[in-house]
Amino acid sequence: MNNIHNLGVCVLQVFRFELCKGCRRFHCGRVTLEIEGVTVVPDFISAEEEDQLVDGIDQIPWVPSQSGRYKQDFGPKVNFKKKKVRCGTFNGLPEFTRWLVERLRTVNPLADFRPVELCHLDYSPARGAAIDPHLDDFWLWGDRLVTVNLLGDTVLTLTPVSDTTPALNPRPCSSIIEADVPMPRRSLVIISGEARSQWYHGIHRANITSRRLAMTFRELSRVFSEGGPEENVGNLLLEKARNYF
Ligand SMILES: O=C(O)CCC(=O)C(=O)O
Ligand SMILES: [Fe+2]
Repeated sequence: MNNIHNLGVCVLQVFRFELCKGCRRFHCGRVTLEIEGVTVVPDFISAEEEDQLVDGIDQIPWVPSQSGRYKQDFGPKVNFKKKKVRCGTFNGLPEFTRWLVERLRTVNPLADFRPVELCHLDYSPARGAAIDPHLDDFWLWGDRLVTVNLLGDTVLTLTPVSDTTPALNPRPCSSIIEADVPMPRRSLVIISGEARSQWYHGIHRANITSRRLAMTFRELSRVFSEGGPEENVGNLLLEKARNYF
């Protein structure tokens, strides 16, 4: 079994599960999968609002990131390995996102959502942009990962963490099960709970067919919230995030 993987060739068939809008479960043929914690809100913003956001975003310089992506980051500087957070340069979120943050709280599961980071990612097919399957950090970031999708449709692919025992699956990107979450242009997608902790998420290169921008908002974990050991740092971040520049 190990030798097969050493060849670097994927010999496993992928069973692709599609999210059903009606029952909100994932289907592959007659097999059904339930993944708690996936919310898709289509048409969360209008075409005019999307134009406005893209104009604002494109006035800010982009920084090259991994896998052909470009990035803009508004939040603390974090070293996740060393568990160090620096709040010094964090100056709040861009003014043109103020109304969007307020609108997020009108969605039922986000009534108490207080983002302390906003990350913009730019994906373009010309650069072969993608994002490998990964888990977002749990130490600093809280349960809800909230993304507003701009300019292009794409698909967020979930692969199970439990399916990655070395013998069966040495790398998350060769999972035999993939669950596809549609991310339509102008939609809001929330990943939390089981989907956040038990499933890697990523975007295949093949699912970037035109320029796409993602605005991802993150909240504080319990460690940085009231009663947690890093509450003071958390409070400072919340205060800074209340500012718009
Ligand atoms: O582009 C996306 O929607 C996903 C981004 C993501 O997973 C991340 O920034 O951690
Ligand atoms: Fe992520």
